Amino acid sequence: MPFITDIKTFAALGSGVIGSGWVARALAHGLDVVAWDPAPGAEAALRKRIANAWPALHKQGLAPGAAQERLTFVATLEQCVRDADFIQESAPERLDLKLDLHAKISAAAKPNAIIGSSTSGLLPSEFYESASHPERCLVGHPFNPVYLLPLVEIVGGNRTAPEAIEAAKTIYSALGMRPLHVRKEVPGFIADRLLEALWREALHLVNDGVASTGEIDDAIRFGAGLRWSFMGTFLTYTLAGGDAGMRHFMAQFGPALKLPWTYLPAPELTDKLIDDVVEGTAEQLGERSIAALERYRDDTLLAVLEAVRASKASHGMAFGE
Ligand SMILES: NC(=O)C1=CN([C@@H]2O[C@H](COP(=O)(O)OP(=O)(O)OC[C@H]3O[C@@H](n4cnc5c(N)ncnc54)[C@H](O)[C@@H]3O)[C@@H](O)[C@H]2O)C=CC1
Ligand SMILES: C[N+](C)(C)CC(=O)CC(=O)[O-]
Repeated sequence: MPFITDIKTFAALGSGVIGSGWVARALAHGLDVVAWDPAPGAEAALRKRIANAWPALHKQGLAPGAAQERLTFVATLEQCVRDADFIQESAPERLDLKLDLHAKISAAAKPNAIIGSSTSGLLPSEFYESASHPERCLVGHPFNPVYLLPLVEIVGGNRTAPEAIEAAKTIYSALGMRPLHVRKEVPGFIADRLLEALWREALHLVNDGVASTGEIDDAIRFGAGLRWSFMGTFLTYTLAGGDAGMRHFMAQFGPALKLPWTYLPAPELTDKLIDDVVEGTAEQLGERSIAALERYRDDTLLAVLEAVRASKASHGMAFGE
């Protein structure tokens, strides 16, 4: 039986930060969405998050028929998945919880519906161990805000069918995303390995009293962060080598890799470090609410995405290149 790739009904399990982002993306693409989350008050919180995201989605362009009213919130996991053409799980990042949850989801779902997990770095071979029809089970790791950022890392486990990876690429692309198949199943996949290295060093800088959280964020957003939106580290450093390119760059800056610039182990999360980070970021937030900052982030992201799209087009490149 072929995997379902023509999606009409999208099931979302877990409707926190990431689950609600998936719901918003699926609704904006004109799908019917069924959601379930066991927390009290989850439905109201989900609808509030979607309403906060909707102006940005509206600016970006809604698919015909897209409407917040096409979300149904149900009372059980089984009701959520039984008629779904595609399922995305975004429950808390705990192996025991995901193992149990995926055994139940896969038993209740159509056997040929692809099941994706939003996990940031757990291994699919482990948390899909008790799943029914594990050949359709995989990771679809998104980035926050899920309704605007295109990247989704697709990771298969040791029993995932190659056809399921292809089906997931089709489904996520139809949702306006840029799938990246992570060919080896490794913890943290590709992007979170990179993000974690940056995050670890940022925490060390705070811990060592080198810089405040705001100063570290400035070091990112006025420098490398701007170029990262359209050019990755490898190509950027090729240009940094001048006309001689990457070989010259490696010769010039390679030795610095051996200097003690960075720490490999993470710092101890002492109460003082946690307080410093929380107080530093509270100062950065100022009087603004999280929802207001999300709308600022969304508008700015839309502007960046549009600028990148237009610039690429003027150089004869597609957005996904
Ligand atoms: N927050 C982030 O930046 C990102 C998180 N992720 C991944 O997404 C997943 C969800 O993370 P968040 O949305 O950040 O967490 P969250 O804490 O915002 O939301 C988790 C939701 O799951 C619900 N939940 C609790 N038990 C459940 C169960 N048994 N079944 C279904 N739902 C249940 C909770 O009530 C809550 O609403 C995790 O696997 C995480 O690693 C992926 C990309 C980015
Ligand atoms: C912090 N995090 C590991 C949950 C981050 C992600 O998984 C991706 C993101 O959105 O930065």
